[in-house]
Amino acid sequence: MALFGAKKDGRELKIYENTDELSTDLADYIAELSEASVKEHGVFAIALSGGSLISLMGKLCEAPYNKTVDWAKWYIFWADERVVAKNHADSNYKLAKDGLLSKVPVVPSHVHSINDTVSAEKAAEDYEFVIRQLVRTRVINVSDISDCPKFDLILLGMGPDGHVASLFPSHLVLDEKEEWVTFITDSPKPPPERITFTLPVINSASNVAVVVTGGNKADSVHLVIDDVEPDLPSLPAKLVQPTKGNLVWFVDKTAASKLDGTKFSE
Ligand SMILES: O=C1O[C@H](COP(=O)(O)O)[C@@H](O)[C@H](O)[C@H]1O
Repeated sequence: MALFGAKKDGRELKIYENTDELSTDLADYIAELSEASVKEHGVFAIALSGGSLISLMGKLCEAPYNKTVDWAKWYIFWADERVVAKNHADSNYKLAKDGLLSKVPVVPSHVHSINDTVSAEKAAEDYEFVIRQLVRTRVINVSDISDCPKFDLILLGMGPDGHVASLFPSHLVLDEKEEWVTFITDSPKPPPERITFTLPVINSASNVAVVVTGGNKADSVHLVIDDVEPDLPSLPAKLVQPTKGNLVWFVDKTAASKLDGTKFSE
């Protein structure tokens, strides 16, 4: 259970005593969204990130979720991926496969990983093509506002520098308005070549969750959630503002240690 929870202006903040409690609530949240999406349109289109998120999702591999979640209805994507081989230690696909997907009965053909045998530019282009096909065949809904895909859930982590997916501070791709998936070759965090969902896609999702743990992220959590101005360079996580969808921040006590919380009080 959360130590603190508050909702304001379409955003929800949940703060947990420790990562164990956060993980339990995160598993409940994902399982509930999965059930609701399957009921509503027959599938659950979920985009994962890499990093600490996957181990925080670990409870989904355990009872009761391993049995109660309708895994066959999951269509799995990545909000960002490093352009490395799928068996490379830096691959977000490998992280999710080892930590989650190999432990639950997902359908292999529903797992949409990137083409890692081409350049970052081509990998982004190919990935957007795959997503367009699934929008056309109505596996993924489409936003009536932006014409972007409307994922049922996009799960993001946040780096200490405020990056989300592979959208880093001061990068031009933050301004991308047309592409759904773009690429970078100069990631400040290795490896340098990555593909990433753009902000219009992230902000078109029905649900976005940002999952953040650890004291090294406390400054960025404060700048983003307390909406400190000026915040230079502007932190990508602050630009995560779903147009119609819900935004939930799952934060542990150490990452929340510098929050003043004024933006969530009346
Ligand atoms: O490089 C990346 O970093 C972020 C944050 O990772 P974390 O380990 O600090 O949680 C991650 O969300 C992103 O997917 C990944 O490519």
